[in-house]
Amino acid sequence: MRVQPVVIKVGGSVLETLHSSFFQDCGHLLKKGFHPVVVHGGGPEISRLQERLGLTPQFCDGLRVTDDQGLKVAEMVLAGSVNKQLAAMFQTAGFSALGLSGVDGGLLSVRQKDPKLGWVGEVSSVCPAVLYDLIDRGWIPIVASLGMDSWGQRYNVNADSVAGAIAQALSAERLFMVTDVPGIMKGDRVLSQVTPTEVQTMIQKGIIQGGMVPKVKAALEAVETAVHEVVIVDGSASGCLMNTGTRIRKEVKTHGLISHLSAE
Ligand SMILES: Nc1ncnc2c1ncn2[C@@H]1O[C@H](COP(=O)(O)OP(=O)(O)O)[C@@H](O)[C@H]1O
Ligand SMILES: CC(=O)N[C@@H](CCC(=O)OP(=O)(O)O)C(=O)O
Repeated sequence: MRVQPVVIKVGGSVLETLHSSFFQDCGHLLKKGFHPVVVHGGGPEISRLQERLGLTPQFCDGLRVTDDQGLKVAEMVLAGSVNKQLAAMFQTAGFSALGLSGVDGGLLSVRQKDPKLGWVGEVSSVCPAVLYDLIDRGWIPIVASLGMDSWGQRYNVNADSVAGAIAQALSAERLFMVTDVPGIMKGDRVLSQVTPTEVQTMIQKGIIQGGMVPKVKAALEAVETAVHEVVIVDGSASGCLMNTGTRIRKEVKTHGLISHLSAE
């Protein structure tokens, strides 16, 4: 029987402070029959390199406006330094990890999201066979959030949306969003569980903003399909893949009442 894929998105915000227990947690998941597929970002590092090169990072609705030079920098950071850093960390922790980007093997087919954003893509389809081939051979795929259209143009893609699309394509049991906060915060309180309706309200009220918006939007899309739950966790905390953070699950309506789908 094939193992169950679990998608783990590692945000650029937490790369430098990732807790060493993160890798033990990945080991526990593997032992339980859940195979990690890692997707990573690297937003802060792209901005740092742009600034060192005299370029000014520019965002529109949380997405980086990406011209020719911006795309080169995004590729250098995402498919280069960050992807290799994470692959090396997994290898050092004793795993067989293989770094690739969404361009490689035709993993991510994308289209231009909006001409005013430049080379920013949105995922139109995922080729899961690339990931299944790696999983079946025991590799942990480490995926950089880049993609390509049918004419061979490469694009910079938001890593949260890539993680959501891959989790959907693999019908992953769970999608972890590993970031630099303990979950969705309301004031100084961490919400342990939220419904898609509550998430929409919090976006409208501005309680959820900035980098948390693409995360929850990707989460909502994922739980609407085959993904059982999305969990937002703090990667700098011990045991982050074990029972902490904010869970987002699909809600079901029963006689006018909304309750969480629970498969546990
Ligand atoms: N309600 C909220 N709860 C938690 N974090 C929030 C909320 N609203 C906005 N944020 C911001 O979202 C950030 C995480 O998104 P981002 O910086 O893009 O991280 P990553 O690089 O991990 O994708 C947090 O550091 C926080 O500043
Ligand atoms: C189009 C777009 O905005 N792409 C992102 C890709 C990296 C990313 O998503 O990194 P985080 O997960 O650290 O936010 C960017 O250029 O920052």
